[in-house]
Amino acid sequence: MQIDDVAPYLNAVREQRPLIHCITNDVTQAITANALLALGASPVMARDAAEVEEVVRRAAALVINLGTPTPARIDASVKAAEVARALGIPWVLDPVGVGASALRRDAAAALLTKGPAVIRGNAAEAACLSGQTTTVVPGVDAVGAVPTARDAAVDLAAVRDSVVAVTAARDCIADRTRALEIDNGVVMMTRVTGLGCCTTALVAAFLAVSEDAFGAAVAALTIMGIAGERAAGTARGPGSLEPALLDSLYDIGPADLVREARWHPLSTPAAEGVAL
Ligand SMILES: Nc1ncnc2c1ncn2[C@@H]1O[C@H](COP(=O)(O)OP(=O)(O)OP(=O)(O)O)[C@@H](O)[C@H]1O
Ligand SMILES: Cc1ncsc1CCO
Ligand SMILES: [Mg+2]
Repeated sequence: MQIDDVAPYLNAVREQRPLIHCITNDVTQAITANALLALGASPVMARDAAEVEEVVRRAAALVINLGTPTPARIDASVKAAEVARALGIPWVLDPVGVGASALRRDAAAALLTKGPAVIRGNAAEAACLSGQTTTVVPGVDAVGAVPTARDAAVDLAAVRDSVVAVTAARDCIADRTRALEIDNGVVMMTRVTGLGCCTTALVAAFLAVSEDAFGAAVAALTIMGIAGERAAGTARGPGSLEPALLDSLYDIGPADLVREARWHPLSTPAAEGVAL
C-alpha cells in the first residue's frame, strides 16, 4: 500500500459527504461531529433504540463508541450493528475504557460478534480485547505498562476478523497479514479529550467511500496525526490545539498527505515476506 492509494479518499469524502451515524459518548459528541464536518463528512448522532434502526439504514457508515455506556445504549448499539451488518453498511467499534468495568467488557464482547470492519482503540483497550487481563485499565486513557501499539494491534488482529487500528506515539494498523506503523501526531493530542473518538469517526468516514477497511483506517490515522502536527505549530496548549486541529482537518489536502505522512510498513509474524 502506498500513500497515493489512500490520499484520494480525502476528495471522495468531500465530494460524497457521506452520512456517518455515530452512537457515541456524552463527553465527545460535539468534537466528534465537528471533526467529521471539518473533514467534509456529514454526522448524525442518534443513540436511542427507538430510532437507531431507521437512522443506520440511511447512513454510509456507523460508529459505535463505548465511552459512556448504559444498558439501554448498549442494546441500541447491538441493534444498530445488526442492521448495519445485514445491510452491508460498514461499522467501526471504539471500545473506550473497555477494561474499566464488566459492563464495557460484556458490551464489547457482544458487539464483536456483529462484525465490525475496524476496531480502533488505544493500546490498553486493544490489549484488553485480546484477553490480556493483566493489563490494568483504570479509566479511558492508556496509562502505565501498556504494550506498544504494534504488539496490541498485531495480537488483536490475529484473533479477530477485523482490521485493528491502535493509536499511540506510533500508531499501528494491522489485519491478519499486514501491518503498518504511522509516526505522525504530537503528544499534546493526549491532553485534549476525544481525539481518539474523532480518529474513530474519521475511520468511518473513509469506510464510507472505500471498500478497503485497511486503507480507510490508514487514511484516518495518517490524517489525524498530520492535522495534530499542523495544529501544534500554532497552539499555545491543549485549549488552542482543539480548534486549530479542526482547522487543519478542514485545510488538509491529498498532496499534504503525500508530503507529510511518515509510514513504516512492518512484516507480521503471520505474513513474513508478504508485501503491503
Ligand atoms: N504519545 C503520543 N505522541 C504523539 N501522538 C500521540 C501520542 N499518543 C496519542 N497520539 C495521537 O493522538 C491521537 C488520539 O489517540 P489516543 O491514543 O490519545 O486516543 P484515545 O486514548 O482513544 O483518546 P480519547 O479516548 O480521548 O478519544 C492519535 O492521532 C494518536 O496518534
Ligand atoms: C473521558 C471520557 N470518559 C468517558 S468517554 C471519555 C472521552 C474519551 O474517550
Ligand atoms: Mg479512546
